[in-house]
Amino acid sequence: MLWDLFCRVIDNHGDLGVTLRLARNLVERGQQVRLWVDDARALAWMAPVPSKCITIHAWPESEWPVAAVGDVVIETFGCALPEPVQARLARTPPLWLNLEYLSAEPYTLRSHRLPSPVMSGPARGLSKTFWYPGFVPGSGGLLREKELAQAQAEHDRAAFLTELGLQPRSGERLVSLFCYLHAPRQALLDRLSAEPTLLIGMGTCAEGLEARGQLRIRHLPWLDQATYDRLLWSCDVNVVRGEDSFVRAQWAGKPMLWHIYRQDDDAHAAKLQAYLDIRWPDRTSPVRLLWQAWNDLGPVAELDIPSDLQAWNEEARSWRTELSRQTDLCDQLLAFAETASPGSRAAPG
Ligand SMILES: Cc1cn([C@H]2C[C@H](O)[C@@H](COP(=O)(O)OP(=O)(O)O[C@H]3O[C@@H](C)[C@H](O)[C@@H](O)[C@H]3O)O2)c(=O)[nH]c1=O
Repeated sequence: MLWDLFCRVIDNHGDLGVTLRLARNLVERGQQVRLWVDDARALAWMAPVPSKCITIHAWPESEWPVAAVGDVVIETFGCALPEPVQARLARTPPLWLNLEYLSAEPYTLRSHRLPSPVMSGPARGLSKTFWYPGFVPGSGGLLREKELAQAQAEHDRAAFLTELGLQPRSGERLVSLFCYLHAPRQALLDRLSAEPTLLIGMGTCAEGLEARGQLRIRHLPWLDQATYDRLLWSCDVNVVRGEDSFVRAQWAGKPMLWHIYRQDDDAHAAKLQAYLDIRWPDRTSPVRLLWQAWNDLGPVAELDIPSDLQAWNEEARSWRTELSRQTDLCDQLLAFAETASPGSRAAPG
C-alpha cells in the first residue's frame, strides 16, 4: 500500500520524530511512504541516510503535486490538511486517519478508532478516523520495530560507547539527559552528584550545567534516531521528554524519568497522572513522587534518584515485557487499513 503521511512541525522535534518512526515502521512492513512536511530540516540529523521507500515532499500548500492519492492518508496530530489536498481527497477518497498524541488518559480509549465527519471545506462530508496510541489493550498501541528485541540482544554496549567517545569509569552510572530547559536540572544534578555518575547531555539540554561532587558531564550533539535509541539502551537511567523519546525509553527497559511537554492550560498534569496511575498506582511510590517533582507537580525535595537501581531496573524490564505483549501501533494500523470497509473509508456519507 502507499501511505501519505502529513506532518507540521509545531515546535521541538517530536512531530517529525514520531512521523519518521511511523514511516520507518511502515517501510519495515513492506509499505511505501510519502512524507509531507513543512520543515524537514531536522531530518539532516535524525535520518542522515535516506530510505529508498520513504520519499520526502514539501508541504503542498497550493496544489497537490503528484498524480494519485495514497491508499491511506495520515494527518499527524491534527495538522489540518491544505485545501488542495482536501479537494483531491474528495475526488478519490482514501482511508483517512488522524494520528493523535500519545496519552494514557481514559478518554483516548473511548475516542480511539472513532470516525469523525468533516464539517467544512472541500472535504466536507468525508470522514476521518481518530487513532489514539496508548499503553493498554484497546488503545492504538505504540510504535515498535519488528526486530527491536533482536537488535537489543545483539547490542554491544562497550563498543557502542567507545564509538561515541564515552568512557564511563568503573562503578560510574551513565545517565542520559533530554529534557526541556525549565526542568529543575540543578536539583537533579545535585542529587546525582552523591554517586559516581557520568551525565550525557543531549543537544542543548546540559548547557549551563557544571560538574559537581561525583558527577561528570559530557555533551553530545543530536544523534540520528537509531543511534539515540542505542544510547538509551546503554545508559543506566534515561531522562527523556515529549512523546517519541518517552516511548523509546520504555523500549530501552531501563529506569527513566519523563519530562512531559508543558501545556499552558496545565493539561499536562492530568496526562502525567494518568500515566503514573497505570505504571505506579501507589501514590506513595518513590518513583511516582520523583516524576512529579521533576515535572514541578510535587516538592523538589522528592527529586530523589535511588542509589540502588536494581528494583527500578526490574520494574522497567517487566513494564517493557507487558508492553511488548500488545500488538504494536503499526501492525494494528495495517490490519485496520486492510479490513476497513468502504463505510469506514473517507467516502462521502
Ligand atoms: C536527543 C535526541 C532525540 N532524537 C529524536 C527522538 C525523537 O524522535 C525526537 C524528539 O521528540 P520527542 O522525544 O517527542 O520530544 P520533543 O520535545 O522534541 O517533542 C515534543 O514536541 C511537542 C510539540 C509535542 O507536543 C510533544 O508531544 C513532543 O512531540 O528527536 C534524536 O533523533 N536524536 C537525539 O539525539
